[in-house]
Amino acid sequence: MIQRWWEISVTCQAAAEEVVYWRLQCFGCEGVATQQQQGRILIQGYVPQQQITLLDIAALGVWIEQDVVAQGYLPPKLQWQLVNEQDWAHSWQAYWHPLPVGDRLLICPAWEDPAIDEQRFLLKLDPGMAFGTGTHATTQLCLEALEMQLDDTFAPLPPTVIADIGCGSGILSIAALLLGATKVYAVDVSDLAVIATQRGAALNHISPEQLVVAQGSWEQVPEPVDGIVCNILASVIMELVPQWTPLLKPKMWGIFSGILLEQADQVAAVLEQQGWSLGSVWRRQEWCCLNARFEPNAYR
Ligand SMILES: C[S@@+](CC[C@H](N)C(=O)[O-])C[C@H]1O[C@@H](n2cnc3c(N)ncnc32)[C@H](O)[C@@H]1O
Repeated sequence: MIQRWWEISVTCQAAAEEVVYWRLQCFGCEGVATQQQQGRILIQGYVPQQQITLLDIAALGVWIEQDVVAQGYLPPKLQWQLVNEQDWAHSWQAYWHPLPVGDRLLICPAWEDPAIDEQRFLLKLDPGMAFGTGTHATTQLCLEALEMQLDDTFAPLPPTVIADIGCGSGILSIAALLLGATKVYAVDVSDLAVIATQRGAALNHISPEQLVVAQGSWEQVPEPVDGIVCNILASVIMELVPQWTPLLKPKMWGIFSGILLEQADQVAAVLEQQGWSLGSVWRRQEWCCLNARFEPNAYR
């Protein structure tokens, strides 16, 4: 049977991306993705047809407008239509091509065969509806930060176990393993992300022992880790960080992304309260990524 989805499209100012994105995710949208459009952005999310009614979409429109206007941005434009899964899950693929990120990675659609580049690890992906093709600034910042954390130029890497919270397509988990991590726990609340990450592991010849994928959040990570990467939204990061005690080891590193520039101070304050020392803040477009180390006794 063909599955049909509501495609909900919101056009708004770039600065309103986080509020709209958050509202779409709370509403239950899958595959939320953003495109630049002549000075504004188009954010699209998808919900199975049977899960919601037109009245729900109308209510969503009111919430989004209230959220956006309350932050001082121009009112957004909301549109919706029913689409077949096949049509939208693959329509964007024509515009996605191999993309070098940082110094050591080449992100590549599963269906393309790029020329071999000996300097870069080839990371093949077929994300379907899950977030994470490597084209978004927040993902790129994490990939570059992973490259820094897993750099073995001057000394061999010690065994490194990582947690990828909000793995989406699995892009960060797979990159971490290609760059030398020993094991990654990848978790995401979305079942589509879990499927996409498992598909990504197979495409890159990564075993289920190296990349352990589970649906849910940080609670699914069964042991303390040496590094954590979390590209979700600032509001979610600030909620999750204080809960992570079972995952922490002194001196472990953390990469926090999905944060708008103006939210960096707020997230940094929460991290510091929880024993993290902020190392560097990397910026791209309106986004930033915080690199931190867990040093619970540094200020006490
Ligand atoms: C912006 S995407 C990041 C995907 C990928 N890691 C990347 O960097 O491209 C955020 C992901 O976090 C997931 N997510 C949202 N809230 C979460 C939570 N509390 N715990 C785990 N995953 C969550 C979403 O389903 C989504 O797949």
